[in-house]
Amino acid sequence: MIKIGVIGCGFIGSQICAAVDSGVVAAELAGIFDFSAEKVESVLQTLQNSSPQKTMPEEMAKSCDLIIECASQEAVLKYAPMILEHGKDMMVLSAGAFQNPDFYAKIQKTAADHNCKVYLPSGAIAGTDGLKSAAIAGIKSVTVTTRKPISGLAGSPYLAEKKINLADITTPTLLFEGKATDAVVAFPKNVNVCATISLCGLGFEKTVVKVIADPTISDNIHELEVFGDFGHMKMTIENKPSPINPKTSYLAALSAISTLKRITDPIQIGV
Ligand SMILES: NC(=O)C1=CN([C@@H]2O[C@H](COP(=O)(O)OP(=O)(O)OC[C@H]3O[C@@H](n4cnc5c(N)ncnc54)[C@H](O)[C@@H]3O)[C@@H](O)[C@H]2O)C=CC1
Ligand SMILES: O=C([O-])CC(=O)C(=O)O
Repeated sequence: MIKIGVIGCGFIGSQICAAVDSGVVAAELAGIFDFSAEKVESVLQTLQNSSPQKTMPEEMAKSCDLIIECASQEAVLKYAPMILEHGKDMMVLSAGAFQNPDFYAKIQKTAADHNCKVYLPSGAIAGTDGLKSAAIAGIKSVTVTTRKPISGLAGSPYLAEKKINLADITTPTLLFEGKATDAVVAFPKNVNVCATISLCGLGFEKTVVKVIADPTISDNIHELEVFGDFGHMKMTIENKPSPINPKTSYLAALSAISTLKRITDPIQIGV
């Protein structure tokens, strides 16, 4: 059984730990870490069958086979190179960290040099399967439109920079339209989906992102539109937000668990 370590004990981390603990995924939960000791304790209290070590990522990189980042883009920048240098596989949820081409190239090289893998779940969006296939023949345009309730956008750096007060927004309002490169910096906890879509398709510089604050909805809605030699793809997903972190959709945690199942299952389905 593979030994997994989890960095980040918030919504996604706690769901992953619960899935491993309950046997949904055939793996051993060997280590957990969060810079909030309280978050670590709250996850530990929910576990019935697992006794992971409370451990720093540097220790996890020695004792675990696969380390899952579900913390923040900063955590990816800080820990991913070190983990891969230990020859250990990683799963990354905060995919926006890869918008820096030098960092992405470094991760690709380190993983290749140490014969290990970096898994990016599809997260809170659907359509990565079709997009990856379409990209083989050539894609002309990719647009991701993210529409979130006001509570899901609070605290984004872009709002402070542009002096936007979310309390003033009473109708659906386009806050941002631009490149994925800039979107993941402006909304680091909201549009990791567009980072994943960029990596599947046209890249960060050519993927267009729109972020809409919508006080009339309660779901996190992502729309993906792709034109290419394959034809035209349009996908809309209406995600239930996590009850403990409204920025994050429930599907994001499920996609991490599903990716873990794919890694551990002998039969592989889908692209
Ligand atoms: N790829 C995708 O489609 C999606 C990605 N995400 C991203 O996944 C990550 C996790 O999401 P949630 O569990 O909802 O977040 P959360 O806010 O509920 O939990 C994150 C946890 O990580 C901890 N943390 C943050 N930075 C850390 C660091 N440098 N070292 C150690 N601990 C750290 C925090 O204390 C917190 O307990 C976030 O970056 C989020 O933006 C979320 C939804 C979709
Ligand atoms: O969970 C979502 O709906 C999307 C999200 O926060 C992200 O991509 O970072």
